[in-house]
Amino acid sequence: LTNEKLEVVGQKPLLHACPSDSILQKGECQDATFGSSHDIISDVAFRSNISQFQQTLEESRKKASQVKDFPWTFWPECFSNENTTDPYCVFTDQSFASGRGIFIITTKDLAYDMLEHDAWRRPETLSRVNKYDSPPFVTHEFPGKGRGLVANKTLHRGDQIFASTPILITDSGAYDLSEAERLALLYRGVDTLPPASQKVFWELLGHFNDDPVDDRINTNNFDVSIDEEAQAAVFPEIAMLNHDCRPNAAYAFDERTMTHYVHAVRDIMPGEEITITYIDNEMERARRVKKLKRNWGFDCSCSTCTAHPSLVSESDTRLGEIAALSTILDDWTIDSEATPEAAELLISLYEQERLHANLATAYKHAAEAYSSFGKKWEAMRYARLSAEMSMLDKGFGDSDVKEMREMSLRPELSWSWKKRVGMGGKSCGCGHGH
Ligand SMILES: C[S@@+](CC[C@H](N)C(=O)[O-])C[C@H]1O[C@@H](n2cnc3c(N)ncnc32)[C@H](O)[C@@H]1O
Repeated sequence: LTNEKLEVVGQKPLLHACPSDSILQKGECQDATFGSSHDIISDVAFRSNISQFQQTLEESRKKASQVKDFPWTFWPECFSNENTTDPYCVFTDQSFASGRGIFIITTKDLAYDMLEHDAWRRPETLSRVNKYDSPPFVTHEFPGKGRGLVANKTLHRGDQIFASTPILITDSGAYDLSEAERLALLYRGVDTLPPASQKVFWELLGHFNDDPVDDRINTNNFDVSIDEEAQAAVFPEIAMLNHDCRPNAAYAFDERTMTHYVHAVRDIMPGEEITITYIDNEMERARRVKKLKRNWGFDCSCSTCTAHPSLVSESDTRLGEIAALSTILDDWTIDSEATPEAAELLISLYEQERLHANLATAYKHAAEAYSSFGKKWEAMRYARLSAEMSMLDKGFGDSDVKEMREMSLRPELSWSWKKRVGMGGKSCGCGHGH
């Protein structure tokens, strides 16, 4: 690791900031005095050209510590050019999540918005995350897959496997910077993490053989939405999970606490590999295989990808039926063919496909279909099932969870209640007059 790290530093693009009391304008460092801590970032010189890296980490740590209530451990490094509306900077908070630390590459506004989340405002909300003393898994080397995680005890549906905060978050907008500038921010970010988090970062796998930092991030990041902006986040421990097209675990990000959760979506026996899906696993086999090869560089060896062609064809047909039934159940026009029976078939198809997490959506369709024909108890049953699975697969704060919880209590108050009763004579024969 140490050698690799040294090599990496050797390749680091040399970028620079002016000394901490000056800014770079038209290629020259000029004197600058900065105002309040909050305004600093927009005032800092946003360098559009690249030269020697003068501002050492220690200088930048010192400067940050001299500003009252400055929320970051280091003075942020920033770049902008004609393509960027706002400068992109690297913001590091070494004390985040009880010293696990984090760096964020984004604009000043988005970085300061993140500080308003509970993860920073109410650090006690993180008291039960990042606990890896006695995890329910062990690391195992799989031929052809690299490392993976294997359950060391029985996990039941809904059991938590991970609750983890990211060590880095990067904004896709930073791609508007030049490659060298963007990489400079990334290297700066890694260099400013606490040593333990730097270590887990460098232990991550990279498979593209391009820049070592970029490669690790591209191989291991999860797309998350923070304040309605798409961001890529790295959770190094969760990144050990391999892909399966029919996974036994699902993940969801809670932006309030900046915590990524992984839960079992079916019972998992000791000795079984714990897997998640990297892609939309409702795509047919050929598209799954292509996407996995293109994005992660491996040949899909899942059972549904390597099965006999007759079985693959059967599976692809079921996936086609799932898509067609979903369209029917989403149709709320007078001509809709949606019935509770159609929703029951959808559930059965997901079960046959072993797409456990995706049942969240099928249960929702069923809850709405029963509700639309005035079938209260069935609507409540499926709303409950959908709320549970949506929490595991979409997150605790997802709108589907709220909607399904409400329907499970009072289906009569839901927007779909008796919507299809008497509609065009196409009902299931179960809703008229109730
Ligand atoms: C996020 S990492 C997963 C952990 C990784 N196996 C390791 O050793 O660190 C993603 C990489 O793992 C490998 N991988 C994940 N799932 C796989 C699978 N089902 N078959 C083969 N390789 C897989 C690929 O190299 C992929 O780029």
